Amino acid sequence: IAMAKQSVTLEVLSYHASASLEDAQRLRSLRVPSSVHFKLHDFKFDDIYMQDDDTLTACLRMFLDLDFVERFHIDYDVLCRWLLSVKKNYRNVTYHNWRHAFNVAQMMFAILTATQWWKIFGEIECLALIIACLCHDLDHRGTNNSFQIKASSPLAQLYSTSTMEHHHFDQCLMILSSQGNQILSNLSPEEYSRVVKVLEDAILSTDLAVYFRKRGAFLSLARSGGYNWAYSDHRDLLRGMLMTVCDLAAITKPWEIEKRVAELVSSEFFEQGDIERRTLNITPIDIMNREKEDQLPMMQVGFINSICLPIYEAFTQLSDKLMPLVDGVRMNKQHWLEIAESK
Ligand SMILES: CCCOc1ccc(S(=O)(=O)N2CCN(C)CC2)cc1-c1nc(CC)cc(=O)[nH]1
Ligand SMILES: [Zn+2]
Repeated sequence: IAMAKQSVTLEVLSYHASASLEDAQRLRSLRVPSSVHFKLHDFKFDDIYMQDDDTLTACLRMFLDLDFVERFHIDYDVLCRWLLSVKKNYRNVTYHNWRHAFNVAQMMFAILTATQWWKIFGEIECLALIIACLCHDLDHRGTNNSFQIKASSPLAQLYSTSTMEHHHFDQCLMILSSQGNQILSNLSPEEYSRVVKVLEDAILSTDLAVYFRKRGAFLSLARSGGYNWAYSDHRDLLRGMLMTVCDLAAITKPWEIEKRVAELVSSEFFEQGDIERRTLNITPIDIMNREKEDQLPMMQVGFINSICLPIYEAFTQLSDKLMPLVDGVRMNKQHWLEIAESK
């Protein structure tokens, strides 16, 4: 068994694709427009009209505006290659693809700057948060944790809890330590291990099971106002919740964006349901069952009430600059209710 596990580990972990030198040199030669041009500070940001190159130069803009390139002496060619490698290690799945990761990173950038929370976290933790957003769903197969267990996939043999999130973190580390992609090579050993620790916590925090486990403590802290961001355990909680806020942020966007994204999420869920029927011969849960498609609007209302509103409301108590986010969630709830009632 040990040998089998060893080979599974190597086979699963060793695979990652590094971007080519040519692609990196082409990206390096492109002009990098301003954050105002890209609207990177906008909570209503929409990537739909962007080409892939634009998403990459927008990431370069975020690294430049957060002063990461200067502060951490990141080699610009290496940064270009790393971004291309991260994008290359997202699969062409319906929802959990590069565009999702890019949107999560843009929301993180917009929140950190609008609230000035980059001052709370400091440069190391901000660098880790942006890298975590770009890497948090690396190599996603369009199937969730429970599917890995049900299918006893190689990943489930490696990680029994937060299966996908452990894999995303491993892929992230794999790319960060690959030849020509080592954007953290000029950090001190202490800084490097700090970034990796924050990266692991941030990526694992995107498992909704972790969010549910930690949310109580965070909500009472936010409601009581008893937080002190100088305490590392308070900041750890805030970073984890911030990852969820950015991961689910499509729910805060103007209706046309939310409607489009919900369509992608449900398509990916239904694709998993189809695989479960076909290969595992089981009836998928309602959210993944095409036959229950008409329940989708009310499922979204349940998602908003039980998962989204509590955290976006709590964040508004921490910074009134985030009011547009909770307003967006409430608007979308209204839209989903109207659709549910019209059926
Ligand atoms: C849009 C298709 C239906 O989408 C949903 C249906 C039900 C629920 S749920 O809150 O009841 N719940 C979540 C926890 N699961 C373990 C059990 C089911 C959530 C979504 C949903 N999730 C995301 C995050 C990927 C985004 C999004 O827009 N909608
Ligand atoms: Zn995600």
